[in-house]
Amino acid sequence: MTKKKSEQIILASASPRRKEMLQASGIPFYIVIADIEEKPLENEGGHAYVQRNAREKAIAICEKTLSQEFVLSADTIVVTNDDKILEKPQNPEHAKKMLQSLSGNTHLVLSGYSLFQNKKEIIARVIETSVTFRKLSDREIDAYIKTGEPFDKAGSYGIQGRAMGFIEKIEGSYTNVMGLPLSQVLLDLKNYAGIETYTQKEA
Ligand SMILES: Cc1cn([C@H]2C[C@H](O)[C@@H](COP(=O)(O)OP(=O)(O)OP(=O)(O)O)O2)c(=O)[nH]c1=O
Repeated sequence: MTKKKSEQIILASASPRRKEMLQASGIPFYIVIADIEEKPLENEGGHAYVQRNAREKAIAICEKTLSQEFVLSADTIVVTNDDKILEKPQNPEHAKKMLQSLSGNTHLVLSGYSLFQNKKEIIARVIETSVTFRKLSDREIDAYIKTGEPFDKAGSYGIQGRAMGFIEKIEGSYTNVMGLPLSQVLLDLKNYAGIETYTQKEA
């Protein structure tokens, strides 16, 4: 595989978590936000759905910028143990229903990402993390919703915030739950875009 050199990438995401994670890795990037409609098609499974969303976010930016730069986009959803796709809650009642369905159960968090250059997809992946919640009381759920944390997050919780105490077990990538499976993304950026983190550069 030939490495194509690039100075920086475009992160096609409004997610503060994705921004923080790339910043912490020392990846040079700037943000252009993609605004697409996120809605599952009839009978579309979770894997296909996150991958399509991620792809559509990247395409929206490639079209706007006509850029030679690499565009990285991602999408994160929760899939319950009875196969329901959970995205961001629309209101507190919706958040409560989601958290009640996650309480005492194991769900999957799927993050899909896509790397584009010259309007072409170079690599796309969906990474899965299994998360088990302990049983939550309704009072605890109500108190958590009052913090406001659920509202910009798939499944109505943030593993990195006050919901960390809800988690009994996690199998797979922690950063994947936060919106970007960082170790795999960094490998792909090195291999496909020639862009390295601080530690990769110094090794
Ligand atoms: C489950 C979970 C999700 N999330 C977040 C990650 C994502 O930002 C968000 C899911 O929404 P997304 O639609 O994937 O992303 P976004 O709307 O924040 O940003 P953009 O579409 O512009 O890329 O949920 C957490 O921060 N912590 C968690 O534990």
